[in-house]
Amino acid sequence: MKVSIIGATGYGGIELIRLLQHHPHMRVASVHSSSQAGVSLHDVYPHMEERFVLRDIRSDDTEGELVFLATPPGVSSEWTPKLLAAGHKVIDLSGDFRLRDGSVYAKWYKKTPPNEEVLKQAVYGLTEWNRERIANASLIANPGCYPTATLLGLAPLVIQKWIVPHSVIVDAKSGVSGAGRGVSLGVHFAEANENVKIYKVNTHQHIPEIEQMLRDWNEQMGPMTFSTHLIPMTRGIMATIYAEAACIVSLDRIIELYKETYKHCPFVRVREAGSFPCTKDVYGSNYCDIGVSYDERTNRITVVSVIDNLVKGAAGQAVQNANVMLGFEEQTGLTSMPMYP
Ligand SMILES: NC(=O)C1=CN([C@@H]2O[C@H](COP(=O)(O)OP(=O)(O)OC[C@H]3O[C@@H](n4cnc5c(N)ncnc54)[C@H](OP(=O)(O)O)[C@@H]3O)[C@@H](O)[C@H]2O)C=CC1
Ligand SMILES: CC(=O)N[C@@H](CCC(=O)OP(=O)(O)O)C(=O)O
Repeated sequence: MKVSIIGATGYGGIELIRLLQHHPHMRVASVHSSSQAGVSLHDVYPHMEERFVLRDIRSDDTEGELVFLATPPGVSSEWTPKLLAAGHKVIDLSGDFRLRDGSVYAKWYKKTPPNEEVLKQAVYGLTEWNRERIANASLIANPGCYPTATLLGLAPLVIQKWIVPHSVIVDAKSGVSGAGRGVSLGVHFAEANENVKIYKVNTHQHIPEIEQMLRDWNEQMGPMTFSTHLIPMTRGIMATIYAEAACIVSLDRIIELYKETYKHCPFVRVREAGSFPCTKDVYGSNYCDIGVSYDERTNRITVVSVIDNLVKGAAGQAVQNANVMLGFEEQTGLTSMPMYP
């Protein structure tokens, strides 16, 4: 199966190429750029093969039956209708099609929302929770990196109604590749190195995306507090989640619930009591590792969820969704172990 990548010069784009290199059923047939058509990707990234020559973005020149859009917000709302009309399937890595209500998108992304009819076709691609709809979709909205870690960490407790709906606090940290390749003051070496910064306090665009899914699982779920921090590392997200227990629980029961919930999810690994994952445990891989604790003194549950933002948080989950959408084994091309150390 031929696939195309639009936004191939970005971090999400080259991660897709890396992951698809050994995929037995998908081949990258064309790569597209809005600014460097005619240039070899090898000239942009010397570590890449020479065979990838960037083309313009045109719906009639994307060779792949499936097109991945790894572009900034606002771009895929323009291209997706044209690609769908030309008969392509689309997986969008940006936030354009994740929020069902266009006015919510306009508020949090400060951009014009996509066409309503096209938006209705989009299926939210948190693979573990939407396999059936993904299998029948033509347009997948690949989740954001923070929402992937947060939602996989919260799902069992929210669905079972084991936590007080308004008590959720998420404290999340990301490496700088989460901000993409574009240079900006915030990710400048001298600003990010040996520093930890909180950013987008109570205004992060992933807040409505997370709350939308939490309410789908349990309509009583209310707003949550969500804080994001930039950490001086390249890849990785850790979401530390706190919530008040709504019923009498024990740590053993909570871990049993997580293991049971994710027993058919090859990329979600649940730790035993007392063990917590760190970002290096998933580096370069499609895993989401989860550790849980329960504090009887405060009646609070703590969940720690880690992913590689460029893999499970972006390109890896996109390939996982493509596998489900195209009828391949979900793990195909994604089974490599994390890189350690
Ligand atoms: N980085 C991450 O960890 C994650 C990113 N995402 C989302 O995935 C998308 C891609 O992210 P990422 O790869 O990190 O970003 P990058 O900034 O690294 O790359 C984005 C690419 O988009 C292309 N682009 C820029 N403007 C336009 C335009 N107007 N029209 C068409 N293409 C354009 C650029 O390539 P060119 O100039 O060659 O066209 C650029 O290389 C974003 O929406 C991001 O929010 C989602 C989850 C995690
Ligand atoms: C470290 C860092 O800056 N991360 C980015 C993640 C962006 C992202 O994934 O944005 P979309 O919603 O468009 O997908 C952020 O926090 O905004």
